[in-house]
Amino acid sequence: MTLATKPEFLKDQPNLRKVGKEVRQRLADNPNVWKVPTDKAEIFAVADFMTAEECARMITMIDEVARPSTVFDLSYKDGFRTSYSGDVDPYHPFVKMIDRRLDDLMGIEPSFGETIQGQRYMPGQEFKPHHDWFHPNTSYWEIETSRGGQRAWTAMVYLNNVEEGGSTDFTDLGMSIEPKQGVLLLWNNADEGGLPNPATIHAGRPVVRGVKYVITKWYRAKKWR
Ligand SMILES: O=C(O)CCC(=O)C(=O)O
Ligand SMILES: [Fe+2]
Repeated sequence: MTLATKPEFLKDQPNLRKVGKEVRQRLADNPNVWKVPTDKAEIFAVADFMTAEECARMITMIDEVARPSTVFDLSYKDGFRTSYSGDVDPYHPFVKMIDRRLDDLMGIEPSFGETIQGQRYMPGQEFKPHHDWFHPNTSYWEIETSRGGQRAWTAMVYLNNVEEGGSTDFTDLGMSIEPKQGVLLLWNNADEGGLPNPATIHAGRPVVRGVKYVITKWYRAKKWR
């Protein structure tokens, strides 16, 4: 049995299929959305999603909340995700504006969206190859899938240009995306049939020179809050 057909994945399959279809149609109608040419995963980009001023403002907010990042099953010292991260205040009017802009572009029910997370990578820091979807038989599976279900879409905005390094690499697809200020990157973590898509495996490569800031918002298969 391949990873993507685990029985635990069947529960959210209809929800993932539905959210996938809704967002796919919404994005197809938007001339500002560019589809990355691959048929193994649904990945999209939008230039100038945030202005330089908005990016700078968000960076300041990230610096205020950033702590060593964790991944659900791992702690910072495992070296899997060595960036610093934190949730920016979801009630701040500026954050709410960006949140709404994302929800509107995606056409997803706002209650499906997690809180926006900010992330900062200093030289040498990285996020090793991973899937954003939840894996069964982990310490977090029960709790996370009982509130909101599986992760459906990922939305990530690059807040600055990085001098060297820090690309987002889709390692199975042989694709490397350089950070560019204001660019929104979106991908469906599931396939069209509603199963987690192994081909979405990706990494935040180590920053070599400069600093890298991003915000990430994950959307679930159903209501998260
Ligand atoms: O920083 C990146 O380029 C990737 C970040 C990422 O994969 C995540 O936050 O889930
Ligand atoms: Fe990720």
